[in-house]
Amino acid sequence: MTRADRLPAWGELQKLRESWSLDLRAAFQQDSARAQRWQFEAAGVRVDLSKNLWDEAVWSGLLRLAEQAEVLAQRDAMLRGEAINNTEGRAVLHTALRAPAGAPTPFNDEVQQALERMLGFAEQVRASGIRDVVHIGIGGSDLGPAMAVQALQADLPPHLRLHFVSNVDGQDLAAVLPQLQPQTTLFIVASKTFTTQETLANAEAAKAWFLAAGGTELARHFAATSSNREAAQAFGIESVFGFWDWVGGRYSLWSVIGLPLAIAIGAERFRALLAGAHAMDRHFAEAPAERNLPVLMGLLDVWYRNFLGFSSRSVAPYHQGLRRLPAYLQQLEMESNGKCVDREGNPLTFATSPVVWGEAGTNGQHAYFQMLHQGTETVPVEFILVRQPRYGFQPPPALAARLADQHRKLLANGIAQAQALMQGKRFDEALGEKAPTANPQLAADALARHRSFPGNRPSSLILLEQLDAHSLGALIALYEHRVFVSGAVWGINSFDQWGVELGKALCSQLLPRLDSGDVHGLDGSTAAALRWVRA
Ligand SMILES: O=P(O)(O)OC[C@H]1O[C@H](O)[C@H](O)[C@@H](O)[C@@H]1O
Repeated sequence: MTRADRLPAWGELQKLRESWSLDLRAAFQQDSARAQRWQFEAAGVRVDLSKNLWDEAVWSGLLRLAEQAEVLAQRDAMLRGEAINNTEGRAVLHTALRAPAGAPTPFNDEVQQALERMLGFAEQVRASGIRDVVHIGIGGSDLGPAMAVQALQADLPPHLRLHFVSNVDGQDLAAVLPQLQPQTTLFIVASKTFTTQETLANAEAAKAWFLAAGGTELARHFAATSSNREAAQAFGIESVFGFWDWVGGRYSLWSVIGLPLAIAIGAERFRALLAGAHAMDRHFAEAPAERNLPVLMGLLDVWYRNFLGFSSRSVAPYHQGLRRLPAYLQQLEMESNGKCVDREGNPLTFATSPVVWGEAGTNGQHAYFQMLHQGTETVPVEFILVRQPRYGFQPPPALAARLADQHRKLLANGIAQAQALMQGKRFDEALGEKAPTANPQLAADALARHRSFPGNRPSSLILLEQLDAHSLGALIALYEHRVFVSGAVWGINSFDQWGVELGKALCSQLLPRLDSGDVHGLDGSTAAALRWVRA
């Protein structure tokens, strides 16, 4: 396939870039329909893309780029189950996990059987004497369920506590163990490969604690979710929930890796999560490119990364339950698209994955938003707003009024930040303002320069009616497909992650040196760090 930067549309976009001078404030003044023009809806997720630095010419150039890069044909190949993960020779079928029973999607029977078994077990656990569920996993075997359990906290039954342990740092597990009783705890060891150092270390430690604390019937208190059944059984776990190599780790929330979430929210809501994702899958599969939300967002990402040169994107979910979403999206996007060669292994001459980062609003406003407003770089921001809060209990009237007021403040903050980023503040406006806390010795024009905002900074608004299992499923699927789209334009394999291997290999070579003290052949810095550890 022709490399993206050799496609005619790439050249057209470059030309547009050269004479690029869109001012969002003016664009809204000149075109009263701008907001409406760039509003989209899919599977209950509304997205306002109008405060982004693009116009009709860029938009149609990007659509031509998608066509020439055969993005939709690549999408269809994924959905059909072709081995698009070419470096591992695997299909990429997380969409098949959310298809309903009887759908004409690959592996539908196997998927439904595994789902039934997993949901049946989840319901059993919910009805048993288990009070604490400790999920041990890392990366794709942690971030999805950990993020989703927080997001859907309002749906958790009061008698259950969910804990997520991922770090090889024993302090992670040690913080959880003292809260547990062995006979009322279920440990779930989640690892696609069942070879991951951190997970196996934590699982061994959990087993040792369980036995030392007088736990009996280990088989009833340990379960595993893995595509390596033999290794999980060799570890001593009888209840193993298997899945397939065509489910990528960072796309595995929908598989049995979602078990802790299913225990937390129950079978019916877990099915709603799948249904929400499936609704977004259908939109992605069926909507024409010019109204296809993941296509448009993925193309906008390409415009920002390759033509406007923005190297990062910030995600600001104005919902406390979504505070782990930025971490989840970091793996989704940066592990998928952080590549420097194309599918055939040819070096790329253009940029790929941006840095994705963020924090729940309003907290981020009081930390890094300064840089977003007045820093020297433009960082597109994605605001996620949820119209109706859910607290998981019925607040008494006096509290309900307070909480409703706080929710209005939350939403107003999110909308105002997007407005401020775009609007900015001119020098003359700042000059005309009083600033009671400013240093009176400072010249007025110098102060006004400190207090001016360039504005014209882009953002998107993602609006959900409420955050429930269905809308969360749709939201996550939207992100998955959007990452697919930019990866497809760039011609990279978004489904491998060779970049995590080297550090793992070097770690296993260094470990024995911590005992032996042998620094032979190491660079000076590595040797010094090793000596420091041993001192
Ligand atoms: O599920 P596991 O096999 O334990 O893998 C856990 C994680 O570790 C790896 O290093 C990869 O970077 C991730 O993609 C993966 O999700």
